[in-house]
Amino acid sequence: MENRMKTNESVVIDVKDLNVYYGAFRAVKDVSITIPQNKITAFIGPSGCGKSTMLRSFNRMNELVPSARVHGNITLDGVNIYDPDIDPVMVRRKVGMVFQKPNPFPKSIYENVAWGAQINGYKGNMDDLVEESLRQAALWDEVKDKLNQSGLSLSGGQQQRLCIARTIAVKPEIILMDEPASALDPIATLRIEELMEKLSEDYTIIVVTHNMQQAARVSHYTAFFNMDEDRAGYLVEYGDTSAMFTNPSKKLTQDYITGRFG
Ligand SMILES: Nc1ncnc2c1ncn2[C@@H]1O[C@H](COP(=O)(O)OP(=O)(O)OP(=O)(O)O)[C@@H](O)[C@H]1O
Repeated sequence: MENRMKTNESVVIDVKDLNVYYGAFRAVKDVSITIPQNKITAFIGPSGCGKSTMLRSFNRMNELVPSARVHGNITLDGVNIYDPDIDPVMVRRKVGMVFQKPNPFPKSIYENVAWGAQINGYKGNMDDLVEESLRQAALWDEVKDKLNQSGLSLSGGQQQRLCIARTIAVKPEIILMDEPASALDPIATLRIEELMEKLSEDYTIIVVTHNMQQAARVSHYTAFFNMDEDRAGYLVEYGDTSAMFTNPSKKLTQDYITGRFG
């Protein structure tokens, strides 16, 4: 597989020969990819081709699935995250995740943001951290007068930005987003996309999306995955988003992005 990351960019995640199994079923097949720092990389491809599985292997979330096995090598800043000496909790602190359906805790807005930092024994000023995280998540102005209200009282789009604030509050390096806007209306979706662009100044973002326009709008790089009859997902093409959307190097990519299958 040709690797088309630009040479002047630093690699933050380096994946080599990744295979992920659920029991005997192989969901991800021989994927090698490098993820650039402080960029947005979109994972696209038909349903079931292993995009979420890939994402979850970047913060060892697959380990929470009893049948899942991960083979291959994934380094984060040069460190093998599957090394037996590495604590998965530490990996998840560095690699945060935002899910498809906003999932705030049934607690106050303030507590939602403070939660992770509290668990990690954060010693700084919690009020400042909460404000800074909510500002970074473009939610502060909407909630600053009701921090004690339940996170569940917010709209879907606000809840998703609250989940992003919660993720940011533990100062990760990478934010994984699994279809973060698919449960939201077009306006809330645009706000999340604008926010992602802003966040990419400080964080590396990997986003799974089914929305081609969204991938084209927000991401700097796009990885297109597909699967054959064995249903094991493999990487077809990876490179600069605008190049891929205007001039894909494979016909399969062209067919997918123009909606001919998937
Ligand atoms: N916990 C699990 N146990 C067994 N099989 C699973 C599990 N999670 C996912 N799979 C299977 O692994 C394959 C890849 O699933 P995954 O959710 O990673 O794909 P995806 O590309 O993200 O799909 P979608 O776009 O529909 O979300 C599918 O065949 C799915 O059925």
